[in-house]
Amino acid sequence: MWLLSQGSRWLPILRREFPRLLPQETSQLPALDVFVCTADPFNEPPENVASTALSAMAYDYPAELLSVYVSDDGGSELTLFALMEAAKFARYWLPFCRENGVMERSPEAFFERGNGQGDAGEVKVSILIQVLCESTKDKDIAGHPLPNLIYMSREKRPASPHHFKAGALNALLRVSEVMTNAPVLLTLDCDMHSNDPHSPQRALCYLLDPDLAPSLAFVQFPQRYRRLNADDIYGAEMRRFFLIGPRGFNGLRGTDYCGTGCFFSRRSLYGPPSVATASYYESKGCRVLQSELVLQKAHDAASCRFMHAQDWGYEIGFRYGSLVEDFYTGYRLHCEGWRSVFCNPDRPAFLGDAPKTLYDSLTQSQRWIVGNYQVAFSRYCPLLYGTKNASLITGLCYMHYALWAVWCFPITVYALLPQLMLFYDKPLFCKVSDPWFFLYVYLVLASYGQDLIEFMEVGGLIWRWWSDQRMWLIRGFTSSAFGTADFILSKIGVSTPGFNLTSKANEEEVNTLYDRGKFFFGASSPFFILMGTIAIINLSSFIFGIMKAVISTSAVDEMFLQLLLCGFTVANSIPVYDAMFFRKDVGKMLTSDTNASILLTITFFCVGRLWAAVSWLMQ
Ligand SMILES: O=c1ccn([C@@H]2O[C@H](COP(=O)(O)OP(=O)(O)O[C@H]3O[C@H](CO)[C@@H](O)[C@H](O)[C@H]3O)[C@@H](O)[C@H]2O)c(=O)[nH]1
Ligand SMILES: [Mn+2]
Repeated sequence: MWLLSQGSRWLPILRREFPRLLPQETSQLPALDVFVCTADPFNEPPENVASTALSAMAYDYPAELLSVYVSDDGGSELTLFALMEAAKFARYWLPFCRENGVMERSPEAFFERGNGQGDAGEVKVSILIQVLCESTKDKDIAGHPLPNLIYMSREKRPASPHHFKAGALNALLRVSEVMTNAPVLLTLDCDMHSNDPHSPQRALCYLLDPDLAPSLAFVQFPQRYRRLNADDIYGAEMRRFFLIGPRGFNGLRGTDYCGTGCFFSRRSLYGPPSVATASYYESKGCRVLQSELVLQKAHDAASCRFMHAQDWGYEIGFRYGSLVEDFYTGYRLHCEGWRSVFCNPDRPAFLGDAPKTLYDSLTQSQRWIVGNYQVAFSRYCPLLYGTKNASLITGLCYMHYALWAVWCFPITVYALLPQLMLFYDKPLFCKVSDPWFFLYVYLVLASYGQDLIEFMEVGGLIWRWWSDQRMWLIRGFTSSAFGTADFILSKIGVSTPGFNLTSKANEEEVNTLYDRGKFFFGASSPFFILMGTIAIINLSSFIFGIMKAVISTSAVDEMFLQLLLCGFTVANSIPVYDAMFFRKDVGKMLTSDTNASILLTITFFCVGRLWAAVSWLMQ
């Protein structure tokens, strides 16, 4: 893993763009199709989906070149209704943003900041509305044309796999091809609203650059989150994945695709750069959205029949076969010879919601882990296929991500074995008086030090780093371990991994506890039982070790490293003890889980003693 991780340190690159140098005439700008995906009105509140769509409609980009498509995999009337309301609201919202120079163009984010009271004038918070806007017909209250807004709910049948988000994106690709066929696309998750109306221009600085354009597939902005609590207790910022990694990739074939906040050149999804036509960025597109023929064709394009026609998902479009369709698609594009660019302006271009409960955070990472393994163990394994087709170092970088979860093995062993051995009086590491001791000290300080420095270098805060490393450990023995097991089970045909949506619902109790920086357990889960067990084992061994150290100094010499490891885990587990024994709120650990952890701990501590007793009796 250490070797694989070196790839992203080879040639880190940061770029700056100068949007003012872009051509100013509308005729020289390409059309832009924005894809917003949603799948479930309960986990993804329709008003937030509508807000995201509005934030994209409000881009400072010529309305006649801009279309926003919303794919609703839930086929929900609520979502459709919210979008119909959004379409009406857009008539007021877009001119309001333009005239007042509003930068936060998601109504939800704007009003959340308490902006609504003063100068909003006749703008109403409650969304009004009707189906979809059309730029040639619909005008806002100031007389400017509105961008197109198109709602789509693709056909899904039980007998035909729908391939989750990748399937939705491919349906959007086909439908938009029939309707507007813009050469530039933007993919957005329903909770990732635009936070800067000029992002398209920034992306175009790369996409229109004559040197880069022929082989440039996408421009990725980092995933950033709003409403994180002060310490970011669930390590949601993921600076390693969204900032440090992409910076390293940027000097190679280009950054990996993160699923949202990414501008694509449409042609990159239809084959390698060698077969793509050059003059692609001409502003074109059929604007007869409502014509009978166009609607009929679009309808066909959203049907299951088309889903499997041609090579959709295998050779063209967003690729099927991994739960992290983003990672996989970006990787396959790089193997085809496409490049990409990481664009990280000071003002976040997009802001999204991060999981607010521990369970959500862990199940999300478990899905990613299964998806990563699906790439690692496919016929496109980055170590073989990637090193050959993209480049040696790019292949290593992708392999590093694809195998991320193998950390579960050392982390689980280090969380339990030295502690149990301390309890059983078995030294595992060298003595303090041994010169090799310094090697251990060096390794610990160097690896943790490097991690800290890298985290702070990209603007991280020290307490958030502490949360980040804690979550790395927690994920190690929970989601990584379960994800690994999940993947193995799916390989032997016992289970089929699915796409568990991350909840974006705003529940008051969850939010209050999150804002107070308290871990939310709340429900029963094997994740929590394991966490509890490890926390108690470490605490018991730590106390036991300290008592022994008080009695004899030679114990300190022998057991120092094991004691240190226990102390470190105990320091990391403070919120777990709090949730098990002290908290009274709804987010505390369930008593049944706490009891199960205590029982497991006792079992762990007894097994060795029993074993010793049995073997003594046998003799
Ligand atoms: O069958 C599905 C499942 C999901 N989605 C959409 O996919 C997006 C991402 O789903 P979410 O539950 O938010 O997953 P996250 O783990 O938060 O998403 C991250 O990881 C995904 C891959 O697992 C990427 O697709 C996302 O872009 C990336 O933000 C959402 O807009 C969903 O509505 C669909 O459209 N159809
Ligand atoms: Mn999400």
